[in-house]
Amino acid sequence: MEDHRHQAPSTKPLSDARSFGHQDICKILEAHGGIDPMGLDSQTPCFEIDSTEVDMNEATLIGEGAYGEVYLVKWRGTEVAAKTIRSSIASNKTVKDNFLKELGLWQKLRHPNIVQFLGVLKHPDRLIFLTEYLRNGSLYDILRKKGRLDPLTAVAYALDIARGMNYLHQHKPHAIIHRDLTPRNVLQNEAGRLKVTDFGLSKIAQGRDVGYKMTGGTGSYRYMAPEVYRRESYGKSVDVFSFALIVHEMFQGGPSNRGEDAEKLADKRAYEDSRPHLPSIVYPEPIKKLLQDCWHKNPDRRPTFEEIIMHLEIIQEDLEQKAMGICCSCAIL
Ligand SMILES: Nc1ncnc2c1ncn2[C@@H]1O[C@H](COP(=O)(O)OP(=O)(O)OP(=O)(O)O)[C@@H](O)[C@H]1O
Repeated sequence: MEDHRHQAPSTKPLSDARSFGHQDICKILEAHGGIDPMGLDSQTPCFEIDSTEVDMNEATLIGEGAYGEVYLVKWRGTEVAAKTIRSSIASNKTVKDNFLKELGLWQKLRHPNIVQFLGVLKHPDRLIFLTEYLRNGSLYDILRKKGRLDPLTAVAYALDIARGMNYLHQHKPHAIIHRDLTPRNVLQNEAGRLKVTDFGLSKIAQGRDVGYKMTGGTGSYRYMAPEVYRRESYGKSVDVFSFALIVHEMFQGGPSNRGEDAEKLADKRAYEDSRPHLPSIVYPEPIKKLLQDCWHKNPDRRPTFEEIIMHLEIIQEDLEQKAMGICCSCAIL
């Protein structure tokens, strides 16, 4: 979940050994007084909720994803989401420990555009965690229902996602990379605000967290940055690439090349620089430019989320002024 790319490796061997899962080396370093500054984060236990506080027999199934089923349950009088993790994932001790480590980090995050983590259910043989419940479902569901969004709504949604992602990327002491930013991992609350969820979990579920050279295979092919597909080392800007494809879908009303096999699509993006079309009739010029920058083949040329927010705020103001201008001239007529 953390961006280790730009750290000086020699200053914190225990942190590095732990993040790469080298348990034996950790033991040796600990025995010789090794200190793990990052471990302060990763070793904080998850807030545990007694399983008697949630009646899973009364749970309503809301969906199913790669890790398991998601239920609507009541906890202390409040509706919350319970995410169950498949036993094939949870029964592997290393995978389970890594999962809990990621959840331990998630529980410390607080931002209006990040789904709030609530705690882990204390269960002897199951791994279930609670998050806030977002009644309106995912951006994927919204786009399927509504189709193309009007530009002002699309820009407001893009700003919500960018602010949540900027919070993750500016996390201290290490940036949090989502790695699987897709419309299914963006949820909407009753007030219409979008929140990002499930960051960092994809690499664990697939058991491919191998450190600096992080591999392809994490995340969804349709939104995957070329460097991830090519299994090169990568950094935060992989999320900027995925973000661009999501924004593209909001203006278009769904994924481009819907019928095409997602892996083939990722292959063409990685090796032929193929990108979705941006017809001027659908995409305002500044949005076109922003998307082209965000899905640039050179990861270093992609803007940061902080820069994206600044651009989007200007675009939003411009669109609002245009909308007001149209309304004013209507009033005069
Ligand atoms: N906190 C939540 N509140 C409301 N609905 C949720 C919540 N979390 C997940 N869901 C719903 O449950 C479904 C399954 O979610 P889950 O995160 O397990 O998988 P996914 O994101 O759809 O797919 P994948 O696991 O492949 O990323 C989603 O379609 C989403 O609509």
